[in-house]
Amino acid sequence: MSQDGFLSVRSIAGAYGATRVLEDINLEIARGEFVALLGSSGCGKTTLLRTIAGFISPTAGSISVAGKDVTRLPPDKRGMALVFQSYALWPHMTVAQNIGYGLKLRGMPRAEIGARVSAMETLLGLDGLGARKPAALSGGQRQRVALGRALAIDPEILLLDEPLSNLDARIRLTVRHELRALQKRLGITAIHVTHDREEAMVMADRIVILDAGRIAQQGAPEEVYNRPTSAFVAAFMGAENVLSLSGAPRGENFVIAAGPANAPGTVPLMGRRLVAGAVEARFRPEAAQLFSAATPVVGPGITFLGEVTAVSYPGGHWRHSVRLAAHEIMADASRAFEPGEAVQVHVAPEALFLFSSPDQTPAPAISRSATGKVHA
Ligand SMILES: Nc1ncnc2c1ncn2[C@@H]1O[C@H](COP(=O)(O)OP(=O)(O)OP(=O)(O)O)[C@@H](O)[C@H]1O
Repeated sequence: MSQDGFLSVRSIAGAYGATRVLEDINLEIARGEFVALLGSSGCGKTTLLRTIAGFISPTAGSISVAGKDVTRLPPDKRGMALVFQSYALWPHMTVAQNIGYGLKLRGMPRAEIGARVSAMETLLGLDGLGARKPAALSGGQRQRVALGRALAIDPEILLLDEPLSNLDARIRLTVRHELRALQKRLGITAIHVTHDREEAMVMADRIVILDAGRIAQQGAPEEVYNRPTSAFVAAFMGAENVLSLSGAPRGENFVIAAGPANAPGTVPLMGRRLVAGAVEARFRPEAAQLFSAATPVVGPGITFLGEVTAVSYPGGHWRHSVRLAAHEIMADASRAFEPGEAVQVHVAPEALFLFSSPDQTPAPAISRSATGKVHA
């Protein structure tokens, strides 16, 4: 990440009265980059977006665009456009009037507005719908009108506040790709707020995960998915199986001690800062391999012994609940194991995320909000 991005957010803090909502947010976003702000409900995503847009004043820090400090500028002077979840279209105006609304406010001549609106309609696949009112459009079409209105003013930065969350699941998938393709084609810089992990993964160049008003981790989708730096991020990114293990670093490896459900094992440290003692181990259900108890398991990683307690078929694979000593975990397999069957659960080193227990690493000062539950 470059030191000075096109959009720089430096040490931003935010609060509603005495309630601190954002703490020391630093982001450097390159021109043309698509960044997803991902986090659970109430973690501060919308507050951060609206602070960048200029609708909320930060209590500390600065925001600049192309080297110019915009922290004290009103929203319409920042070269940004915000698209809301609710579309916020004018119901009494036609599609064309809605798209041209910002241009009219800026005093653009009528003929120019007409040309720009029809270019937007073509760009967004709204040709022939210019005379309709929003009530006579589908959700996907309304969302495109809202996008057209935002893009019509030719913003340098597009801010998207869950713009797809009112669309039904199938249209959502299509609009995701349309929006991403459009953003690439226009080379526009975009920040997209979402609590949908998959949406962030497929759309963004970079994912910024917020936890209780702080950046928990940021990086390319594959980086935050495969190398979470905290138990919070691992859980948020779907590694919901959790076990307590203990071990100690030895050279380049972390040696896991035998436990109630596991034989000793060794996994490479791969740059992780683990200390001797208890570790929280996390892995995804799809990252586990299931074997019957009698099958010899070879290969690096760690193997747990357990018993299947339930099996279901969510589609594509069988999902098993498996009891490992005091823990219950989920593991997928291409065939069904029977409830009551003794099984081995093998997790490869790269799929096993280990974190030293919180009491062995200092926790950040801000506490998790009551609404900061993980719902990836
Ligand atoms: N106007 C306000 N006054 C007081 N507190 C607020 C206000 N708006 C938001 N908050 C609080 O600030 C915190 C962050 O809210 P924010 O809307 O930024 O979260 P979010 O991550 O966008 O959540 P969601 O995904 O549910 O939209 C929450 O605890 C929320 O209750």
